[in-house]
Amino acid sequence: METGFGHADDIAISVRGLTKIFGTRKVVDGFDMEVKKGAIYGFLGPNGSGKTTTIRMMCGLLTPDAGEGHCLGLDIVKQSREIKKRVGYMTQKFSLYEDLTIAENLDFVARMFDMPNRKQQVLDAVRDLGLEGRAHQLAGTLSGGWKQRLALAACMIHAPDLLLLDEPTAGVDPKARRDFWDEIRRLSAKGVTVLVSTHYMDEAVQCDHIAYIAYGKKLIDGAASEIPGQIGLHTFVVTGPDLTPLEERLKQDAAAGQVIRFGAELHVSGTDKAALEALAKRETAHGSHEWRAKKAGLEEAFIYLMAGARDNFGAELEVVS
Ligand SMILES: Nc1ncnc2c1ncn2[C@@H]1O[C@H](COP(=O)(O)OP(=O)(O)OP(=O)(O)O)[C@@H](O)[C@H]1O
Repeated sequence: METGFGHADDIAISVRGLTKIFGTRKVVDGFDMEVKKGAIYGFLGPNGSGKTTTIRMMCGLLTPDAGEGHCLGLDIVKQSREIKKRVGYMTQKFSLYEDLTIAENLDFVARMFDMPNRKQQVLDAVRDLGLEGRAHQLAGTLSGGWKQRLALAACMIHAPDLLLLDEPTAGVDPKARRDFWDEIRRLSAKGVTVLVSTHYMDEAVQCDHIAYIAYGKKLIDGAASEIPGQIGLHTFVVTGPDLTPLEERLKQDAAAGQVIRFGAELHVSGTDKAALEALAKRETAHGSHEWRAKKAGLEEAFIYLMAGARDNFGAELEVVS
């Protein structure tokens, strides 16, 4: 039911015009967004484009210089303390204490949140992790994947409604990554809203919504399945013998736009549909490869966006006097 700006029952976050100025640089400029409860929202963009600053403002962790909004039904400026209690924050670095045990780490976080029934919550968390027998093992001796599971358990111990993840699976093996995302999807299904800041494709493809930010401005925002369409990206899949020389040649051809190798296929993508179709026709007539049009996917869109993205730590940001 729509009950006004920022208060609809199924909306976790609703912000308008968020702006942040550091020194003389406007690093976030007029950011609007609505995030549904239980959504997994990926934030993509070059280094320094303002993703972290934006996410922090959306959750009351940083006060905007302009703009307004609600997070979990609370005002992001006036009720930031209340919001903070309902947010879990997992950064890409393992932020627990390596020389404390698994149980001591969880207990430490539970104390920080001043949780009633702390001992039981820690026992439950250890059990949910499947680490009953290892509660007294030092966290520093865990493998990368287990450290990450522990970090997630720690930031969920106070049962937050909103989870912030900053490149959460950087440096962990593929199996641990899959397990991690299975767990995130379980949380999302229970109504936990998840905001993810990432540079990695395999993290981006786990998100059901994507926002692309450059130079402090939101350029693209929508359901993951709509992103290639929003960019206007068209793709041909090329198969056949000896793909490598063809790949090299196409990479020099402006009409080919973006050429990516996916195993035994080349995916040739661009925004100029006519140029791409003409190229496919030419190549099919003269070459020994099959060219087949395909709906561009998030993988192609991600690479397209990130390839066009230079670091934003430069002077292009609007300077305010
Ligand atoms: N506390 C601060 N004081 C001054 N400048 C800051 C501060 N925090 C961030 N910035 C600057 O604001 C800009 C946006 O930074 P932000 O961390 O939001 O970008 P990001 O997109 O999250 O980058 P990355 O992908 O590298 O994490 C950068 O130019 C950064 O140097």
